[in-house]
Amino acid sequence: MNAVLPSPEELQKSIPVTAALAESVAGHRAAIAAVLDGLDDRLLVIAGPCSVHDAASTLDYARRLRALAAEHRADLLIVLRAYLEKPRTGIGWPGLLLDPGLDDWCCGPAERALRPVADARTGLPMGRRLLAELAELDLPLAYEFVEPALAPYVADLVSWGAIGARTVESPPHRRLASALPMPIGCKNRPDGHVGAAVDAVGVATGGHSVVVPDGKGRLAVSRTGGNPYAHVVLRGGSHGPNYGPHAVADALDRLTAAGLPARVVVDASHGNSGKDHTRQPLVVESLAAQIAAGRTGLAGVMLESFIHPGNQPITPDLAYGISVTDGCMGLDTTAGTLGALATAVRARREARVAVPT
Ligand SMILES: O=C[C@H](O)[C@H](O)COP(=O)(O)O
Ligand SMILES: C=C(OP(=O)(O)O)C(=O)O
Repeated sequence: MNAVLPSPEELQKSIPVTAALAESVAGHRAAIAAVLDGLDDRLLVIAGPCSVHDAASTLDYARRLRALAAEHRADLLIVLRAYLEKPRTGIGWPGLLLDPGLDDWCCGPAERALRPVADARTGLPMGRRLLAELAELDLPLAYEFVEPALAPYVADLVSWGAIGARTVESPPHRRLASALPMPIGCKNRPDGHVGAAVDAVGVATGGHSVVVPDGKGRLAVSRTGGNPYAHVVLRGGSHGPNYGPHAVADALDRLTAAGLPARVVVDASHGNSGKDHTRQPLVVESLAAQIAAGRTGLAGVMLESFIHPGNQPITPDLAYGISVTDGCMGLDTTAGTLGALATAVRARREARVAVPT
């Protein structure tokens, strides 16, 4: 059975972006680009839950993150992870946009049969409304574009985008990155292969013919201008982490050799933490040391963080503020890691000022 979705224009009309909000998103994108270019010496920090599964806890987290962003404004440019789609290794919950009720993953077949099933017809408006509310808090939003056909429904609210480890070799995702109007991070492959991410950045930087739905929902082909702010995200992999000084230098060298800007974001979670949220602060410790030692090109850090630490299986009775996908750091630990990163940025700044010209 098919379920017909509204067109992007219909959804945008029912959940509009005001001129003021569009201006705020454009400002956030430009600010992120300036950090990636090294014109702004702050550190980009993309922090937030692995996945968004309900509006209340996400808004609660966002308000608390906004306070931390204001506290560290001079040193860190903090972006909220607002991931409504999840790429899965195997079968698993695909995220709020496609399954907002978490119905297909909550319980056994008997209980499932009794639950009202919500799907993308509910998830799209729910997700877009939530992104608009989050963006109204004046926080830049990060989003992983998993399903290219859904990008036109949300992209106008996103300030930083990701092409994930599982899709980084997919030509449609690389071409989508070249069409998107915000900086895009391309992650290394799940096995740790960084060359695929460098290739993705190369493709995203160029112009291509991209097939995506137009405003009316019809498939359309458009010519892209290329994304000048595509960059690599090091997320470690099944063969081990890649956040240490040698791995970071190696990635920067590969980018330079490919004729691309030498800048990376490092993800403290996923393959770099072995998906153990208690290890994220150790990764941050190493990154902070590299930054304090003057490492240029290390433009940003990604953290998986939510109100409370850890994660929980999807059941009908979810605990508040705990991830339903990868384990996250709690807010207290997150606050400590942000403080450490801000201190490192100040040390890097002071060392630069002290260098005689
Ligand atoms: O970031 C979240 C997960 O790592 C990603 O969606 C894959 O999760 P899975 O391996 O549990 O499917
Ligand atoms: C799925 C994610 O990461 P990765 O693609 O690195 O596994 C994520 O950041 O949510």
